[in-house]
Amino acid sequence: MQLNFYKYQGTGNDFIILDNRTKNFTLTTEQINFLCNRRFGIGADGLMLLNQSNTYDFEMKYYNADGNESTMCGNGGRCLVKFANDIGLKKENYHFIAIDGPHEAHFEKNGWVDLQMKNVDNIEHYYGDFLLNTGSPHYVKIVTDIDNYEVFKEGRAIRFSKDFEKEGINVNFVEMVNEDTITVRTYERGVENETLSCGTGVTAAALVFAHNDAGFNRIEVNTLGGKLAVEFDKLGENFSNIWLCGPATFVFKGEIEL
Ligand SMILES: N[C@@H](CCC[C@H](N)C(=O)O)C(=O)O
Repeated sequence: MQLNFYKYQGTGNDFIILDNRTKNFTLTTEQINFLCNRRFGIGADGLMLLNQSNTYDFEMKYYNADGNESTMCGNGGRCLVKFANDIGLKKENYHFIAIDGPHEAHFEKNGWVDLQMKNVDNIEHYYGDFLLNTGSPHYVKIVTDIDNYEVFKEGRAIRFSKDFEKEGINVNFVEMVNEDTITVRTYERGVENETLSCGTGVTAAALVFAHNDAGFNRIEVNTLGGKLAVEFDKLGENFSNIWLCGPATFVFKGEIEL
């Protein structure tokens, strides 16, 4: 079977996208894992289907590079909005449905895609670190000298530790640059490696670094793949109106034999 695909990236978090509005792709775990393989396939951190929806502009279905369907992907959602726009689905405000519920998105004047993330009402404290769900489950650990931090080794140890081994977790290491800026590096579940950026992870880290007890926050975030920003309102432990903002870029398209 010949498969037409598109490749997009958001701050270096890269994705294969398939336009599934008229077709009905039923790819196996092995096929998705092959497509995402950087040596034998196309290469990507994940694969997304843009599906038809009767009630939303489209439906987002997300698979990790290991071939398994997973929970929400923030950078993926932003790339899928850019893809929808590129294939002619033009909207001022996009509304799409994903595994964690409905999402809104729009383009900024500079081309950045801003994606609304689900509300968060609980940050759990875990042996001095933090656990929260921003559409996907995240572990946040504050570190120093992040450039030299052993993200793969330490992230993998936490991800496969007793409490998280079964469901898996994404592990984010965060260093504060100043009151409004943090640097984040993430070990991603399902890729089982450090990626250049993780949108739901960056969002989780920004919420942990909120600096107002009540009110609007904007946190700038450095990742290995570029800059993102997270905006949100905080009221006690409740975070709402959360927006993940950043670039989303078409890389190439092609066809591959399956
Ligand atoms: N890269 C993502 C997160 C993708 C899902 C994650 N690997 C998981 O399984 O939880 C993002 O940008 O949010």
